[in-house]
Amino acid sequence: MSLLQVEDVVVQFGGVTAVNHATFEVVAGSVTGLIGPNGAGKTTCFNVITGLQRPTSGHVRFDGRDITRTAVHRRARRGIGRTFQRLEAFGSLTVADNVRVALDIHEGFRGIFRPGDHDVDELLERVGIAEYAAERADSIPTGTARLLELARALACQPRLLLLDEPSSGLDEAETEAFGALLVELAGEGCTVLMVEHDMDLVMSVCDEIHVLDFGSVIAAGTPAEIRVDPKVQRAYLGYSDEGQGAHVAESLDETKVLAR
Ligand SMILES: Nc1ncnc2c1ncn2[C@@H]1O[C@H](COP(=O)(O)OP(=O)(O)OP(=O)(O)O)[C@@H](O)[C@H]1O
Repeated sequence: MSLLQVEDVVVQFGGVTAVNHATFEVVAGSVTGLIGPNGAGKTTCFNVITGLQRPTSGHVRFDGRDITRTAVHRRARRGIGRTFQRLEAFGSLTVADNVRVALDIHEGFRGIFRPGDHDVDELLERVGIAEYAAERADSIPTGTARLLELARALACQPRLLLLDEPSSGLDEAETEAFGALLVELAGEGCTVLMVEHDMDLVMSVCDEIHVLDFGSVIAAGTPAEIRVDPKVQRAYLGYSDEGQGAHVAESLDETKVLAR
């Protein structure tokens, strides 16, 4: 069953068409990837889904309801959570306090009756950063800060979690643990839509992948299908900046698609 539907969405910034009649859906309980070269329109799509960006035309449906004109905070209340490419934690608070604030905002009045810090500790354990609980958020490594963002997003118990480049700054072992956590979360009913440049991660954890290029969806399918799709290879190879395209195309080719 489809939890999210993006229908024929167009976003124009003056003369720039950032999203060009994009249509895709995210199946409930899946880990879905949204990939594409730099500037393809991925973050703009996230902004349309969360309500930060009003589309020029098109619709967004969440759980069967049209939310195209629903305010950002109402979408969050309905269960859409997100992390940002740029880190958003409160630098002067501790890691634990950052999660506590997210829980307090989510729980509102009910939070007063929260028994101790059990839920804060649990979230930190879950994302693997419990040892940093007492550290200031501006003193932790970037990868750890990304996991903190994830813990803060999870504090709101999202049904759909949008992650924008969540693995940047994580080392290999952390990325592997992170991938396993995403699969676990999806299995528990927290559907994941992820923008990610690490193709090994995308190919190993995603059930389905949508590929954007110049704002349009150029391919959709399983990792095995996307990996060998010539349109996808061309899109990445056509990207000239610092050889990133060639590198990604190479890793698309080399990536082993793990059995799920
Ligand atoms: N607020 C804005 N005003 C004008 N142009 C914008 C704005 N936001 C994005 N764009 C342009 O829209 C296009 C899509 O940008 P977007 O950030 O959505 O791409 P992306 O796929 O997320 O890129 P990246 O992988 O580099 O983060 C780009 O050409 C970008 O320069």
